[in-house]
Amino acid sequence: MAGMVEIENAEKTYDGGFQALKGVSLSIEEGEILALLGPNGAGKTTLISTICGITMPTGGSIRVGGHDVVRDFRAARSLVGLVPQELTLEPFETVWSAVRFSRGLFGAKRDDAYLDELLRRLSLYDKKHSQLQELSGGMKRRVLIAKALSHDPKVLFLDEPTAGVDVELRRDMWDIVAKLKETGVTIILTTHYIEEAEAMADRIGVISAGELLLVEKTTDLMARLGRKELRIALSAPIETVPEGLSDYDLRLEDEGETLIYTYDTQAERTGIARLIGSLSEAGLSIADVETTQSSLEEIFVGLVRKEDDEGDAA
Ligand SMILES: Nc1ncnc2c1ncn2[C@@H]1O[C@H](COP(=O)(O)OP(=O)(O)OP(=O)(O)O)[C@@H](O)[C@H]1O
Repeated sequence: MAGMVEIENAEKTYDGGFQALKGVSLSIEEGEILALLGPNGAGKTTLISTICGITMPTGGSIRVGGHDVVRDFRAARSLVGLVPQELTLEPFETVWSAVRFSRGLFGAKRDDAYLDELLRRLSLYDKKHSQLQELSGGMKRRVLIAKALSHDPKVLFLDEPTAGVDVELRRDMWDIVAKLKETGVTIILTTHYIEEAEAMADRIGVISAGELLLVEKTTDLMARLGRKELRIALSAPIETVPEGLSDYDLRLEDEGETLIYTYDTQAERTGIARLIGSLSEAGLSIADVETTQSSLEEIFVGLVRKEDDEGDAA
């Protein structure tokens, strides 16, 4: 089955000759939440702008709900809503007129019941007749979401929804996104925060220098992140892992001088205390221990750095 958003080999070279997207392919399922994670200038905004039809791709193809974003622009555009990075609101406008105006821009038929329900869902109903300048920062962000959803799109794009907001507001935004998912909306968000991607997304795509480096289920990535290694330097080298230690996930390195124990940081017990006991029962003595973690942060930084190095070498 084709995904709600199908991106095949999308490229974007800006007028000045800068290539911001270098052949990105990605399929996003209906009802899925995908987070695009990447450093500044990676191409996240460019990618979502091309899907929304704001920027023209210069190569490849992008379809939303089966409609090509270039050839079938109107149909594709009517299926998407975009919450931009910047707070762009008219201070004297009311919440109600802002959302009604946005719906009108899409040529959608007036439907006050839908808009009322939307405001309720976003906890803005009480503020329906307030001017936008009277709202708190968090409420203004919700108004942007309400505007983006005013024409009942199937796909919602959130470009850095929590950039520069405090922790409480960030969590509030995460709750809103979770609620929207329940209504079946497909959500694509960009973020710099790994924690945010983890909290909200079903899948995470890492983008760097215009390339999609990986797309993986959040749970799989987090499982990888949860793995930690305990490096045990032995007082004397051994040739093989002793029989009595076969229950543990152990491997030998450094010509038998280091035993490496891999464990899950998210498990209830790491097994380290028991392992130390078993090592001494097996007659091994420990010279030193050290732990290392392959965090998503490291995976991410490592991936991005590798790209940079390759870029420099090219
Ligand atoms: N209109 C434009 N003309 C030329 N280059 C552009 C244009 N818009 C973006 N770029 C360049 O394309 C690259 C990708 O930019 P983009 O805004 O997509 O990155 P991003 O991943 O969204 O970054 P950030 O996290 O900082 O928002 C950057 O190097 C940027 O300078």
